[in-house]
Amino acid sequence: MILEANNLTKSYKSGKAVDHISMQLKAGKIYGLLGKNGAGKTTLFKILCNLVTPDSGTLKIYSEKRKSIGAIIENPGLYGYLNAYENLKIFAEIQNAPRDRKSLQEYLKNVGLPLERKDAVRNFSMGMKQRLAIAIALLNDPEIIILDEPFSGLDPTGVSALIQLIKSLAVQHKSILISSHLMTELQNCCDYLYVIDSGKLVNQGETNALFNKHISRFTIKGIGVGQAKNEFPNIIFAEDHRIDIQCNSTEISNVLEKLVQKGYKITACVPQLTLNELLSPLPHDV
Ligand SMILES: Nc1ncnc2c1ncn2[C@@H]1O[C@H](COP(=O)(O)OP(=O)(O)OP(=O)(O)O)[C@@H](O)[C@H]1O
Repeated sequence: MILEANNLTKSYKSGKAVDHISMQLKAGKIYGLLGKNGAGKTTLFKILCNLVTPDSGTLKIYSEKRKSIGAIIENPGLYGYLNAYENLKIFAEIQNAPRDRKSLQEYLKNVGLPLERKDAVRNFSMGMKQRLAIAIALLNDPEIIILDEPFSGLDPTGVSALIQLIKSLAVQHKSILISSHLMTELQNCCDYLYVIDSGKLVNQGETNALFNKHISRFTIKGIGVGQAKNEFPNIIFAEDHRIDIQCNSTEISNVLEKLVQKGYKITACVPQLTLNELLSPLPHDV
């Protein structure tokens, strides 16, 4: 274990922003913190980075390093009129990190920024700015990387490129914690999810297991499959080539088998899950 937080709590005049949150992070794993706007994600990250003092609770980081956490919180704060190399150099000076040309170029290469881009970062795409911010977070080689809403403003190509980069950091044994309100992005990226609502952890678990446990609806597409609506009592929506059916992850293969037996050609089966469902623990979890 590299980080252990126990019962962290922080209140503002408006109420409890972080309410008895506990979490454990391990090396080489990617963790997601999923929650709506205002759920308390940034406040928790600020506590983990020692930028905000909690009212109560404990935080232990098992690291010998001078800088154990590299973080991007709220926005990267880059110097728009400087190029990527110059930005990295300034932050390396501030953080007293190695700033010889070779080391800095290595950081840029590690995050996939082309060394030949010499123009000011204000011209960079959102995805390139995120990469540069991650290079800055990686200065001094911290064991933990914290990224606050790294997917916001990225298009689907940018999102999948960033996910690849984050996964490559986990292969380098970093422990990575990412906040987002976007379920699909976290599902594609994270080994483990913490779900937060009004400052409280309301759900957590291995990503796939957590999603599977909460899925109770599927959209099935196939030629003429809408005609099956009278054959399954749990179909909640039907049109020509689509049905929505209420069932869980263990029942769906049975449903698909029956549809195929009846001669329907199934072209897609997509689980449907909303953040609200993850925010409500299942009755037997309470
Ligand atoms: N410095 C502060 N002073 C007063 N209230 C604050 C402060 N920082 C955060 N809060 C409040 O704490 C709650 C949690 O805010 P926080 O920014 O941590 O949520 P968040 O999940 O990161 O939201 P978002 O996704 O919108 O960034 C909100 O009600 C917010 O208004």
